[in-house]
Amino acid sequence: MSLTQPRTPAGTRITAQTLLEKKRAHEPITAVTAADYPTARLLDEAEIDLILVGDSLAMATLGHENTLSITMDEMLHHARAVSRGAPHSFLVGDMPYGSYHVSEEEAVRNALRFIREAGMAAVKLEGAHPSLVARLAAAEIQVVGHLGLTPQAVHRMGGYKVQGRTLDAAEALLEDALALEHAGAVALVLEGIPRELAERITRHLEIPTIGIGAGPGCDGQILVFHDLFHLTFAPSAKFVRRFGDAASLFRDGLADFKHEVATRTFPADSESYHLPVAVAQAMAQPLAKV
Ligand SMILES: Nc1nc(=O)c2c([nH]1)NC[C@@H]1CN(c3ccc(C(=O)N[C@@H](CCC(=O)O)C(=O)O)cc3)CN21
Ligand SMILES: CC(C)C(=O)C(=O)O
Ligand SMILES: [Mg+2]
Repeated sequence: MSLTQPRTPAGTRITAQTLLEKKRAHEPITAVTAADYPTARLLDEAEIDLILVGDSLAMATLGHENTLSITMDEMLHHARAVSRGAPHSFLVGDMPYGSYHVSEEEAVRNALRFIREAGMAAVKLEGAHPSLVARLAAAEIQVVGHLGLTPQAVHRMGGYKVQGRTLDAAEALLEDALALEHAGAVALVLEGIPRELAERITRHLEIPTIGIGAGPGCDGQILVFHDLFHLTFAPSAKFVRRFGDAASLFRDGLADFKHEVATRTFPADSESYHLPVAVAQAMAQPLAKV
């Protein structure tokens, strides 16, 4: 028996309330992205609190240049797979670019698809849109905000640049964070901002902050699964720490597979099927003439 109690009793689900209680108890919240069923299984079994089906999957799993081209239908395809594998974690669907920009009505419709068709508990959207967050909250949809380096604004930012470095920008970010909390957001992702600013926002908010490139003062931390395990091919941002090297694991395994097929050491007899003895004997006889 482990000395520590399991995070939640079997069969129970992490909720926004659990995350809020963790903030209040100063227990760090863990969050990781997932795009498919096996990853969701691993994260849920590892007792990761929050799983985000992030639109970064456009880049990490689909090879797109940025996150702008992924559609609602593609996001739902991944979200459904993730929800099948994660019975305990708090599940968040990332609203893709264009899915919440045309009208609030269309945003509500798209957010509802994540909840109804894909089993998500909440949706996340980038930027300071407090009236939209309030509208979603009124439709009984839980919303996670996302401020700072918001990747869907890559063209406006002129690249993936740290945000909130001037006094004006830092004060505006704090105001936006408070407005999102006031509008009913249940948590807030802070990405690519100075740690001092993230600490200040975290202290001012009642809802939990989950940081990525926002320093250690946030209530939780999130990373992209593929970054954690070196399954990305582009140079990574400063905030990425590798917790394993799956690329090396796969490269070595593939080289071994190639070698064992080439030398006919795979498959072995024990990895092959056999005829029943009687059939094998009958087959050993010369073929009967017709
Ligand atoms: N695999 C993956 N991980 C991510 O974290 C991620 C994605 N994909 N796709 C969407 C965005 C893109 N992200 C990025 C990408 C690059 C930097 C980056 O290189 N930042 C500079 C900051 C330079 C500065 O302004 O000082 C760095 O050097 O870290 C940051 C965030 C975060 N998101
Ligand atoms: C890294 C997180 C916050 C994200 O939005 C994503 O993975 O798409
Ligand atoms: Mg995202």
